[in-house]
Amino acid sequence: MKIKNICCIGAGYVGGPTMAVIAQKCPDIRVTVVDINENRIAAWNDENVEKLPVYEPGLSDIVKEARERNLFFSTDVDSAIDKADMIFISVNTPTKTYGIGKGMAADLKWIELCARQIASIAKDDKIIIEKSTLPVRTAAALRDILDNTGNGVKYQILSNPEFLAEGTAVQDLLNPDRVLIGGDIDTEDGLQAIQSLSEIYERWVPKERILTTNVWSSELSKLTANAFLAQRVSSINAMSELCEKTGADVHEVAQALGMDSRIGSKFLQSSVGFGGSCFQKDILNLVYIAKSFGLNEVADYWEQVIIMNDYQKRRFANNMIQTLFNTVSGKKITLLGWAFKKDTNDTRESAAIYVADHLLNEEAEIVVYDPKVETEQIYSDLDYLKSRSKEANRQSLKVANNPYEACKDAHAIAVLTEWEEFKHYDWEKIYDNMLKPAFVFDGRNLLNMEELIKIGFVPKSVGKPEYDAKSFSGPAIAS
Ligand SMILES: NC(=O)C1=CN([C@@H]2O[C@H](COP(=O)(O)OP(=O)(O)OC[C@H]3O[C@@H](n4cnc5c(N)ncnc54)[C@H](O)[C@@H]3O)[C@@H](O)[C@H]2O)C=CC1
Ligand SMILES: O=C(O)[C@H]1O[C@H](OP(=O)(O)OP(=O)(O)OC[C@H]2O[C@@H](n3ccc(=O)[nH]c3=O)[C@H](O)[C@@H]2O)[C@H](O)[C@@H](O)[C@@H]1O
Repeated sequence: MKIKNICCIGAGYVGGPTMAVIAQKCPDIRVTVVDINENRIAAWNDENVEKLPVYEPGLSDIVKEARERNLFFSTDVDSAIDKADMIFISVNTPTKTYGIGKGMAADLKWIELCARQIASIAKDDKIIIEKSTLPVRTAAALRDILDNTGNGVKYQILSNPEFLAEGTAVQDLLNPDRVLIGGDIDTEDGLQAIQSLSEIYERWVPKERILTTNVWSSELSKLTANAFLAQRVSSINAMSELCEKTGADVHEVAQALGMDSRIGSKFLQSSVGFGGSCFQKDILNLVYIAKSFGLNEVADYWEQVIIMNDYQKRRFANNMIQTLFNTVSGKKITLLGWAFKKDTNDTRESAAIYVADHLLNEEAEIVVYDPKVETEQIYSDLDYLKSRSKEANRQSLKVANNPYEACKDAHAIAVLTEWEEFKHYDWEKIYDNMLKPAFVFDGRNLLNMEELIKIGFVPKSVGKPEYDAKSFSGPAIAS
């Protein structure tokens, strides 16, 4: 079936960029991205493309090219569903915050709402595509809802998980390692639906990178990929603490590991801990699914990735407190970076939120500077934790719009996001205006330690020896 009209429900970090790229590559297909969030849609339609709700390098140019040509953003969900022959569901699937599975299972209420809305509106056959990350076997629930309307409309349900990473979304979409399409490979209609979707990607993705599987493999592969990626970060972070104790340097260890082609060099950057909207939620979801099948050992194995990550964030904050002579009460501490990684304005589950919360519990006076994150977002992230009143958060944490102002008179600076610009600051100037000893805690191993030491800073980074490794001093082998 030749697709002419696509609707995507959900204009977020995935729906927006993914559809912008499809629209750019397929000018003959009309792509309408719909959302119930009016502000978000208004921002996608803003004349000034700098105001798009999602910041991603390269995205504004693509939106500029395709918007109003064959890419549309709208709040009219019903009409877009009605006209589409292919519907992507790209709504949020966060961890449940209530009821059975609270704190672990994925909350599928938005997915179900989409399915019910499609069922009530559709008058002709449609291909429904799961773009959101979903628990394995969700397609069965979607089918149940869609097939029981009695109006004779036929649906094909495909799973087409998205593997883009924020900050590199456009590059990832233009040049994906693979595109995964799960469908009903045992029926002619199923194969045709897979073919229709595959033809869209084939406009710019080499065919050999388009992988077709059954629906369940596709759904589970997405959760598994995120679990494996997060596991690598937790693994190297676990080693970072051992490095600090033994004189090994985690950067050198990662390099040595990465040169083994079986291990590979990516995702071995130790840090203050991983963040982002998906790693934690998807692993918790995996743990929940495993437990629901009674697979407790499988569940425990994956849960450890989260336990390690929580520990790493706590450990980083505690190390700051200890180094600052065991108290940060009343001390100005500057946090450089609030986003969960560079080149995005997304702060969901960012390590910075937890480090800040920990330091605020110890009565620190915090100043945050992030080049892309809005002030209100920072406060709303903190308020969400409910650790203290909104007023207290605003009193003890200030947001600066100039990094030098942010660092002035600080007892310590913590680098929590690896923004490129942090490397190029005038660190001498920052040093001159700080209290001494001038501590820098580099949670991303971003800055040039030797230079900082030369200036006079006392820098601390993750996974670097606590004492002079070359001197062979320090602890003996544990026996
Ligand atoms: N953020 C990322 O980098 C990636 C996310 N994913 C997955 O993609 C899905 C979406 O993630 P994001 O785009 O980050 O979420 P998001 O929260 O940025 O966007 C979801 C959008 O869906 C809208 N929405 C919810 N219910 C709706 C309904 N019934 N009708 C119309 N609009 C509705 C919300 O208003 C929101 O704007 C999630 O399942 C996530 O796990 C997958 C790969 C990467
Ligand atoms: O499902 C999703 O949402 C996406 O989740 C991740 O993408 P994302 O969270 O956007 O960003 P990553 O680059 O994976 O980084 C996640 C976190 O891990 C941290 N990280 C990453 C790599 C590393 O070596 N060390 C490290 O601490 C990052 O700083 C960040 O906080 C996956 O990389 C994507 O493939 C997936 O589509």
